[in-house]
Amino acid sequence: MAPTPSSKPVPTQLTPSKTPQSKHRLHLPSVKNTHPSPNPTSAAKDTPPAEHPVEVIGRIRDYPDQKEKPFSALQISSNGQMVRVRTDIGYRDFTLDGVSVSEDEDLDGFYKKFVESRINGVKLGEKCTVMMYGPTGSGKSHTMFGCPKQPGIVYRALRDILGGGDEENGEPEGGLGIGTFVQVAVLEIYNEEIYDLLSSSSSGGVSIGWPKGTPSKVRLEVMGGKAKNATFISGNEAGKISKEVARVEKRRIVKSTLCNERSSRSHCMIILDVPSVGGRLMLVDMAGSENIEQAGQTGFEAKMQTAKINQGNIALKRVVESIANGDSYVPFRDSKLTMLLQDSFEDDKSKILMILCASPDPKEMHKTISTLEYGAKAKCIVRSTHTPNAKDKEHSSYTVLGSRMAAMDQFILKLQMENKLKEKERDEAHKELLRKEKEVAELRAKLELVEEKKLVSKDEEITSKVDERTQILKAELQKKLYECQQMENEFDELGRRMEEKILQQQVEVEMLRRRLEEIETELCHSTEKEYHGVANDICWKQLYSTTFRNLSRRGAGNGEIYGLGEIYGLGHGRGAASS
Ligand SMILES: Nc1ncnc2c1ncn2[C@@H]1O[C@H](COP(=O)(O)OP(=O)(O)OP(=O)(O)O)[C@@H](O)[C@H]1O
Repeated sequence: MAPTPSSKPVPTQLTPSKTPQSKHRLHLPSVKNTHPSPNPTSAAKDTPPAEHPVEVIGRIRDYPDQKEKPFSALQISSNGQMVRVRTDIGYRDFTLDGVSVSEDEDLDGFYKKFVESRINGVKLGEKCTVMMYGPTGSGKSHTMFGCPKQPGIVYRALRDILGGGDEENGEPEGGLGIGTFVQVAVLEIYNEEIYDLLSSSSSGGVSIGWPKGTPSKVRLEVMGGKAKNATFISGNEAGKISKEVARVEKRRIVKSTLCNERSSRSHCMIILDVPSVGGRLMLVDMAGSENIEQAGQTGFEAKMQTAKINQGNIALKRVVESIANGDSYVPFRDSKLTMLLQDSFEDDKSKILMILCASPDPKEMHKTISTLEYGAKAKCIVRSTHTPNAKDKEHSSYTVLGSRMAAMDQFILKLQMENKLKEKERDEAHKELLRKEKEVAELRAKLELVEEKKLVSKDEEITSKVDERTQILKAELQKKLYECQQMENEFDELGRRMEEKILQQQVEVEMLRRRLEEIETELCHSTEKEYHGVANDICWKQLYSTTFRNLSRRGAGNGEIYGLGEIYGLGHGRGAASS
C-alpha cells in the first residue's frame, strides 16, 4: 500500500539525502505529521482515530527548457515529504505524503512508488480516485497519459488491472495479455457540461473544437452522482482498451495558452469498474488551475470559458475546504466535476490520491504555492467515526435537511423539465406513428392496385395465347383442308381419266369384236372354197385365240392402257398401240 499520513510516521531527525545529485533535495527539519483538524471541536479527547482518505503527492516536472535551467524555486526534504518554496521574502514549507521529482524519478518509478499499491487495491475491490491537480503546463496530462516513451498512469493501471503484458518490452504477460474483465467510461467536462468521449453518435451531440465530419460528442446528465447513460467499453484485453482510451482522449478540447502549447481546456475522467469484485478506479486529469490573466486569455468569450473551466477547480477547492473544515454542508452540487466526485469523498470505502503537479520554475512560484496550499488542505480531510452530541445532531440534521430539500427541489425541477421533454418527444413520436400509418395505408392501396393489374394482365395474356394457338390451329386446318381438296381433285381427275380410258378401251374392244366378226364372216365365206380354206383357217384361229388370251390377262381392268398392236401380240408400248 502507498504510505498514508496515518500509517507512515515522519522521522523527526534530519536524514542525509539519498540522492545527492538532486538539486531539489534539502536537509530540512521534518515536521511531525499529526494532521491537526482545522475544526477544533472535532479534536475532542475521546475522538476515535481519524482516517485520512486523501493522500497528497507532489510531482515536480522537468524544466521546460533543459538548456537554460533557472535556479529551482523548490527544495525537497530528505525524507521526500516536505517541499520548501523559496519566495522573495523567505520560504514556505509544505508537508505532503510524498514528493517525486521527475528529473530523479521517471514515470515508471513514480507509478511503482505511489500509484501501484492503489491499483492493486482496486483489483481486490477497493475504490480509488487518482486526480491530477495543478496549474497549466505543470505536467498533469503528462503524468496521467504519459508520452510515447513512457506510458502514463492510465495505461499502466489498465495493464496492471487487466494483467496485460509488459508493453514497454513488447512482451505479453502470460503470453496473451488478457485478464480481469473491466468496464471503462471516458468523460470530458467542458464549460460545465459532461460529454461522453466514447460515444460515437453522429447526431444529437455537439462538436466543439473538433474537425468537421468527426462524430460529435454526446452530452450527459448527472444522476445520483453518476453520468447517466455513459458509454462503457468492456473487455479483458489491456491492449485493446488502452488503444481505445488513447484514441478518444485525443477528442479532448485543447488550446494553446501562454503557459502550455497544448493545454487541456477540460477535465477528463476515466472511470474503470471491476464488476467481479466491485472495485472502481477513477482517474481525473483536471484542466489547469491558472487564473484568466496568467493563461493569457483575452476577449470576453475566452475569459468566460476559462472562468467556466475554473468553476470545476474552484468548486473542488470549496468541497475540499468544507470537508476539511468539517462543515455540515459540502457544496458538491456547485459543479459537474464535484457532483461526479461526491462518491469519492463521501464513500467510506473510497480513497483519493491527489497528485499535485508543479513546475520548479521560479516564475511559476505563486501558482506552485497555491497548488501546495490546496494539497495541504486536502491532506487535512479526516473521516472520523465520532458520534456527534445532541446539539450538533440537531444543527447538522437541520442543515442537512435544508440542503437535501434544496437538492430535492432542484431534482424535482429537473424531473419536471425532463418530463416535459419526454412528453414533447412522445407527442412527436405519436405524430410520426400516425404519419407512418398513413404511409403504410397508402402503400397497401398501391399494392392492391398493382395486384389487380397483375390479375387483369394475366387474363389478357391467357386470352392472347389462346387466340394465337387458335390461329395456328386454324391455319393448320386450312392447310389440311386445302390438301384434302387437292387430293379430292386429283382423285376426281384420276377417276375421270380412268373412265375415259375404260371407255376408250371398250370402244376399241368393240371395234376388235366387230373386226373379229367380220373376219369370222370372211372366214366362213372362204370355207366354201376348196384349196385355200384349210391353211388360212388355222392361221386366223390362232390369231383369234392369242388376242383374247392377251386381253383377259392384261385387260383394261388393271388400269393399264394398251394399243391394238400389243393386244394382237404384234409389238410393245403405247406408241405402237396408237399407231
Ligand atoms: N515530467 C515531464 N517531463 C518531460 N516533459 C514534461 C513533463 N511534464 C510535462 N511535460 C511536458 O510539458 C508540456 C505540458 O505538460 P502537460 O500538458 O502535461 O501539462 P498540463 O498540466 O496537463 O497542462 P494543462 O492543464 O494546460 O493541460 C507537455 O509538452 C509535456 O510533454
